Amino acid sequence: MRSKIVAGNWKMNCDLSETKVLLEGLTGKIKANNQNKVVVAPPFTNLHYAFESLKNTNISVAAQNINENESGAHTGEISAKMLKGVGVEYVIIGHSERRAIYKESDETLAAKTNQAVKEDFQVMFCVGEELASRKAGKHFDVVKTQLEKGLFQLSASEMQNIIIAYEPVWAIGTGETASPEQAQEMHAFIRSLLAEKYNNGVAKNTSILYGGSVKPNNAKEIFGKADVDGGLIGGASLKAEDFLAIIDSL
Ligand SMILES: O=C[C@H](O)COP(=O)(O)O
Repeated sequence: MRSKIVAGNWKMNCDLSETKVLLEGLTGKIKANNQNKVVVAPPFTNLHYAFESLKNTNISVAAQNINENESGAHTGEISAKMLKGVGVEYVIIGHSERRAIYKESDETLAAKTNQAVKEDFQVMFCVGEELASRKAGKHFDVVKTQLEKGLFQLSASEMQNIIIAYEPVWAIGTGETASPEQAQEMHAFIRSLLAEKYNNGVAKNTSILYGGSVKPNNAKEIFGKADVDGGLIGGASLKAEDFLAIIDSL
């Protein structure tokens, strides 16, 4: 079901002691009347701690990655069952850093998505174009291909487990945000693809988040757009005060 969501992707930041401090800064601070979903994605080593310390709060825990296999000889990898066992409900798949630095292909991302959906995680599936593609006017094509190859193998009913995050690569960690209009334009395009591939129900019920240099001073304007259902926040999720201000902007 479409919801308003603010998710914090901590990336490779925060050891256990820093995780404790950051979570203490969030716990009990979200206004009681706030109906939006709040998710944090600490590194793997702190997922269990995060789940235990957030148990009686309205903050859920996400993993930043998942392996597409059930178990076995995959040194250094983490399975769906392991994540389930420590209370993880959400998984980020296809972040541009995984695509670019760790060379995760569309096929791998499709397999990861299938595995995560099979295990009933909520998947935050990331898409987004690089600057060269935006400059060449190819951004819609890039996002369409990413969705077609990594996500659209799912059935309409499986799409209930999917949240899409549009993160233009040129806006990630750069301080340069897509304008609210650019975000809205892409989100509306993604929704039109969902309607075309599936049906209007899927299009209407899928949450689409924006990510890329969202800060307390620009969140409200971006979140104010009709097809923007919240944000996937990197840098600003590492400071409790900033993350809370962004949650309040939704
Ligand atoms: O997953 C989050 C995005 O990569 C955005 O990161 P950022 O807010 O630091 O630009």
